[in-house]
Amino acid sequence: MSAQDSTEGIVIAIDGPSGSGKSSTSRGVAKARELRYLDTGAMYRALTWWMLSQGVNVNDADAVTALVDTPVITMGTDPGAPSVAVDGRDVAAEIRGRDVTTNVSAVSAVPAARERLVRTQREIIAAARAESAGIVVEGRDITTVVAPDAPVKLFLTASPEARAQRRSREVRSVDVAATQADLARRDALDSSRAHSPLRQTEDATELDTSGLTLDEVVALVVKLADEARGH
Ligand SMILES: Nc1ncnc2c1ncn2[C@@H]1O[C@H](COP(=O)(O)OP(=O)(O)O)[C@@H](O)[C@H]1O
Ligand SMILES: Nc1ccn([C@H]2C[C@H](O)[C@@H](COP(=O)(O)OP(=O)(O)O)O2)c(=O)n1
Repeated sequence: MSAQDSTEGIVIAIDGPSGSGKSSTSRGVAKARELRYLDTGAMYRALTWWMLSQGVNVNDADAVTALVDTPVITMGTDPGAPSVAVDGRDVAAEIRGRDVTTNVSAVSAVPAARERLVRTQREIIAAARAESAGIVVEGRDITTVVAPDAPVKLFLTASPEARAQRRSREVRSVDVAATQADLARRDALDSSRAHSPLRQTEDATELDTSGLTLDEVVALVVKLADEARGH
């Protein structure tokens, strides 16, 4: 069945760099329209957390590849209470730590890691479409690789300053310049890798969220979703 088959739930695909508003927008839209929600970045973070917990050198692609299928990663897709577990352990807090944030781009650059997680993401999407009104999926390669046929495709952006301000507020850091440098480093790695880099395509609607409130962005995306569903 095609992505637009009316008997199946809708897919809303959202990509963009860190701090552009993907997670909060996606959750807001999913809550507003009773859709499921999938944070694919949390999956790359969970895999990275597990690799680090096993002492794997994440800069060694062969070492990562050898173990990529070992951990069981389970995602909860309720937008009101999304969850992520590795081998049954809730790792929601651990995956936001500095160690994981520093190393996640290295793991995400390993083709076998991407193949494994994209497969799981497509299974989650298929289940959500069969069982619910649909799903909002956010990450770096959702509009290009994971769900290129999605009827709603968005690329969120925001100025580097706005993104750094938002992230700093979140982690209660006063060092906005350091946060901005960290985001720039991860942007560069995520956009320059050979496999499925963060890439803006013409068929995705660009939404610059710098001067918009979260509620305004959610309302815009809900409108696009309603139009796509013919409501
Ligand atoms: N349009 C917006 N205006 C102001 N703050 C926002 C906006 N969108 C998101 N935020 C805030 O910015 C931070 C980062 O947003 P998040 O959704 O986690 O971005 P991403 O998933 O792209 O990294 C969060 O604290 C969120 O509440
Ligand atoms: N679909 C995806 C999602 C995330 N990634 C990688 C690239 C990102 O730096 C990390 C973490 O993603 P995440 O969305 O949690 O990052 P931020 O919350 O925006 O800081 O994972 C990816 O390669 N592909």
